[in-house]
Amino acid sequence: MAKKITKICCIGAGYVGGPTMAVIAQKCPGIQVTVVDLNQARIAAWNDPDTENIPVYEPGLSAVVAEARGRNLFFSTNVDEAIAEAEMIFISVNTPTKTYGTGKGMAADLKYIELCARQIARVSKTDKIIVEKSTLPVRTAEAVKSILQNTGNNVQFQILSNPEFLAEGTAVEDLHAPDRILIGGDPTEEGQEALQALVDVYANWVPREKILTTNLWSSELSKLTANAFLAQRVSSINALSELCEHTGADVFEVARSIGTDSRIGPKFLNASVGFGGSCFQKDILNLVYIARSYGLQQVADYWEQVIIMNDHQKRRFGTKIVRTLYNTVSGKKIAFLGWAFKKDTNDTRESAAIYVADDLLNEQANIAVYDPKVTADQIQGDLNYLHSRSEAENSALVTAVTDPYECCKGAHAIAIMTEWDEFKTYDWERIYANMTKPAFLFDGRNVVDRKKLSDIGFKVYSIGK
Ligand SMILES: NC(=O)c1ccc[n+]([C@@H]2O[C@H](COP(=O)([O-])OP(=O)(O)OC[C@H]3O[C@@H](n4cnc5c(N)ncnc54)[C@H](O)[C@@H]3O)[C@@H](O)[C@H]2O)c1
Ligand SMILES: O=c1ccn([C@@H]2O[C@H](COP(=O)(O)OP(=O)(O)O[C@H]3O[C@H](CO)[C@@H](O)[C@H](O)[C@H]3O)[C@@H](O)[C@H]2O)c(=O)[nH]1
Repeated sequence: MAKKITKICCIGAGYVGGPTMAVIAQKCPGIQVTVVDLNQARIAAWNDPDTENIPVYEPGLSAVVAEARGRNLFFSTNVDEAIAEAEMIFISVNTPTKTYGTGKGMAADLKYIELCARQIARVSKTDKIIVEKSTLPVRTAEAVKSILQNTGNNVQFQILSNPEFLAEGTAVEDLHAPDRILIGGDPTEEGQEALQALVDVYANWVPREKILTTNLWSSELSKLTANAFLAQRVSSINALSELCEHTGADVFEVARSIGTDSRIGPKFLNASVGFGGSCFQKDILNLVYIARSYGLQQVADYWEQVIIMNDHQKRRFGTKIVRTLYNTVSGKKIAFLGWAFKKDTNDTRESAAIYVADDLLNEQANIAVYDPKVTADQIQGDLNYLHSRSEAENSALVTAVTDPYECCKGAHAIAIMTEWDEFKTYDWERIYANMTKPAFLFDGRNVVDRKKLSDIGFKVYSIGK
């Protein structure tokens, strides 16, 4: 019989830990869920009396938090206490690409995972089920197990892999009705009991047939594989978008034509300025690194091409802007509409906007940015992180503006970097009237009505047309 879980702790209150645990708490009122983090400001924001101020913007999330917080959902910085009390501990800390040492720029940095494992080992006095929620290289559970099992304090640990497949911007929807839940565990009796305990948690709202169980290594590798396949689709359509621009084919029509083939399917075929987000690039680089570490050169090269194509797509967008603006953007105002890596999120990690802006700043452009959910500090921080120029130069050249019409006023060109719905409803005649002429518009997301804007007078460039 699987143990009935009554207390869960989640280490990491980020884009995954916060929403995932909020939904578990919402759907399982009998389970006490405590989300802990070292970052005091983040925890304070999760505890903000006004749930509109929680640190992760996701449609529908503040309502879920409002329903469960204080009832059976808690946010705390007391990591030790939450670990000690819990029967099941999710590890949902960040696993960024390594920036130092062996595997720099490719491998996943597992130092936060190891710190969690060591802290759990030190604090635990009762048996626990440890759930890997973070995205991890295949066979990480082995290392976690080794740390936990060598503490000598006689506590039994079972390790499960339960990767998260939510996409930002639709996190709550994805968590309420997931395509599947994946749980990997040990084949031993104890391992299978632990696995069943987690199945029982999800079964509170997820149909049983959607809960897949596998061994640990399949589960870990499936997460990297899913992201690699998804990103590959984006790079594939983006590669074709460039060919479309040279041949008179329209990438939208090509995508629709191939997407109606049920073997291909219609999703994830939107050509864009390039994929961003904290996951795709990091996870593919990690996959490439793992393949290389096993000596599988062709496998590694195959997947690396997805990243190479994406870098090309971002770069050629910036180059197109410079070329079109008579080969110079020096001193010219370029208005960026959107900075987030996709709509309906305030997350900017690896957003294409950052890299296109960086290229244009190298050409001495002045950039004004409007994004409905991203703060000025975040934009400056993203650019400063690249270390391409001094922070003073970044702040002199880039201004965040809270009104889109103000952002576009006097601009030589507009670059649409995120597909926010509101961009479709703007008074484009008014924007056109206040721009420098000829007024160029570079639509990196194919969101605006190209014909309508051309009729107004804009010189419109759309990806893949
Ligand atoms: N963002 C997504 O959409 C998404 C989706 C699926 C999977 N993932 C994976 O989930 C993991 C977390 O991603 P995220 O976007 O939530 O990251 P994040 O950076 O938003 O959140 C991670 C949090 O963990 C905290 N943390 C780190 N070490 C800690 C420690 N030792 N003790 C307590 N707190 C600690 C950090 O302070 C941070 O707040 C990553 O492995 C990521 O690849 C992310
Ligand atoms: O047709 C498409 C689809 C997506 N994108 C871009 O691809 C990036 C990633 O988008 P998406 O996958 O929707 O968002 P993420 O939040 O990054 O979610 C991905 O990464 C998560 C973290 O691992 C996984 O959990 C999700 O399943 C996986 O979709 C964004 O920049 C999108 O604009 C396109 O350019 N064209």
